[in-house]
Amino acid sequence: MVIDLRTCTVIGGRGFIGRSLVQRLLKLGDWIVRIADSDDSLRLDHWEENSPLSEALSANRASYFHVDVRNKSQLIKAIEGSSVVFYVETTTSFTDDFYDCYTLIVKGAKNVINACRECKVKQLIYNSTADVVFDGLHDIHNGDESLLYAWKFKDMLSDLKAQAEALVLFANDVDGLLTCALRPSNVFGPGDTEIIPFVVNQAKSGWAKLIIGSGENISDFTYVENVAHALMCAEKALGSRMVSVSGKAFFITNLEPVKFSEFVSLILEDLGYQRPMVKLPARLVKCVVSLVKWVHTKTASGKLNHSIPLHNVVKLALCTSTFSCSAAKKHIGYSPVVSLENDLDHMVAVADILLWRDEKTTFACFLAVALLYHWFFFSGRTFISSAAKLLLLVTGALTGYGILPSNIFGFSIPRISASSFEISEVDMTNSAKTIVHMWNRGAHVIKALAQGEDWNLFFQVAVPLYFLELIVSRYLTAAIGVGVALAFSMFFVYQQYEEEIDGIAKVLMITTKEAMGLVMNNLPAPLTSFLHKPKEDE
Ligand SMILES: NC(=O)c1ccc[n+]([C@@H]2O[C@H](COP(=O)([O-])OP(=O)(O)OC[C@H]3O[C@@H](n4cnc5c(N)ncnc54)[C@H](O)[C@@H]3O)[C@@H](O)[C@H]2O)c1
Repeated sequence: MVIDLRTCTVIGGRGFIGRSLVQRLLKLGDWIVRIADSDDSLRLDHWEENSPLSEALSANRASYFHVDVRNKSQLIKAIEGSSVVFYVETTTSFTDDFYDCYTLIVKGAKNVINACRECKVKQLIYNSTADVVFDGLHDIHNGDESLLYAWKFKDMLSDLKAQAEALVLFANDVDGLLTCALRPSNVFGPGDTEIIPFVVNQAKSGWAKLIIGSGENISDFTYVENVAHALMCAEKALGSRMVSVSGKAFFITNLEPVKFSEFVSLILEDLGYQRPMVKLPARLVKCVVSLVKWVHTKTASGKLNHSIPLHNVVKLALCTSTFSCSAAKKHIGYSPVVSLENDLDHMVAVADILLWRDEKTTFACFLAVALLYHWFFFSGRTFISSAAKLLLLVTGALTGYGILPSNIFGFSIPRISASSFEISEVDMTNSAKTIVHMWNRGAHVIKALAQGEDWNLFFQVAVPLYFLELIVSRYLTAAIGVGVALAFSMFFVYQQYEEEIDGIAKVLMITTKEAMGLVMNNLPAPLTSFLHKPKEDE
């Protein structure tokens, strides 16, 4: 069957959201994708080497265009021949200079609209932001599309984004171009340039131990793949010329508002840092932020690049901003493909078990793991016969459980639903992605090793492999036993004595480095010169 491929252009296609959209479009298989971005040429990251993008590039289903949105003729070259344009423009590379930002955001949007008209593009979908209705002061509870743009903005970027969004929506249905805008709220996920890096930096500097304000304010977060999915839903809906979509904007979230402090805590725990505990008064933080901004405007050259604007920190930490996605659900058929709750619930449950917060579940898990350990390693059977016996036992138990009446002597027997044994498609895709990612990293390391020039890498790989082989061949049973015990105590102990353990680790690192230096300095001369042999092309 011949598939009729359509052509689209993703402006900002190498950014955080743009990349996710490009991957999704290519996976779908019925698009020729033009990636337009500001870099001179396309440089694939190593994890993209065997991705749908690299395959599509070699099959001419994807191509790259260097564009600056301030330059219309470059835009026309990239857009020409496309029926759909996704405009996912920049948040980075901003200066504090109003004129720079204005030309990039507002003039950029005008150029994109004009280029689309000249190239007879059918649909323009703009990735806006939920911040266009937020004035930086007042909470928004379950806000919907009836909200007007904020009449006064706390920050310049949201102000300019609102202007750009209005231009795109105003351009609807002129010269055959249909437009719409999506307003995702607080996008996060792999490759995130704002939220996760901000939290990580705070954690590294120790600031993340503080909760700003009461910690009770709620925000909506949106997983990046859900934004990409929503953009594609909008394209589909716009394609069927639905009056309720063209010229409209839609809020996009994960549909699961959470307390910002909880969201941060979960990321921190996942990274092995302590949950925030100390509360800072909101007023104090607002004063400090205003002071920092004032000092910055008075002293900085205007070229400072924020990884996350200060107003965003205040908004996330102090204000409630939640949005209703009813319109997006109804008119563009959006519903999240990745659920925050599933991921976060899973993360919380695991953290609670490992940190002995949920003692009953932790003890049950520990007992189950210990029994499995005994079953496989101390029963005297082979591994395969242990696994077969265990399967038989589980099948028997489930069958027995299935034929039990729903009520025995007044005690109701809970039923396990069949879905408890199913693996969701998303989990499956994520696991496959992780395996592919690990495999590609391994292949990358092997490639580097095969070139035989990086001795550092050689020792980094060879020494752990040697010890692994030693452990597996002689002490496997003991190593797994220690592993099980450590899994249920290490995180708990670390949480209690974080600073002391960090201190010891630092001392150990320094000592190891010094010892390595000493060994290297005392190596026989021929070996030293061999290890430091310059590369041929140097
Ligand atoms: N990241 C979030 O949390 C978030 C949340 C809501 C809305 N948004 C909106 O989504 C959009 C994209 O966000 P992102 O996080 O993917 O941004 P990003 O900065 O990761 O990506 C933007 C891309 O645009 C490119 N670019 C920069 N200057 C350009 C120019 N002059 N011409 C052409 N391309 C240029 C960059 O190289 C980059 O690849 C932004 O407009 C932002 O307001 C982001």
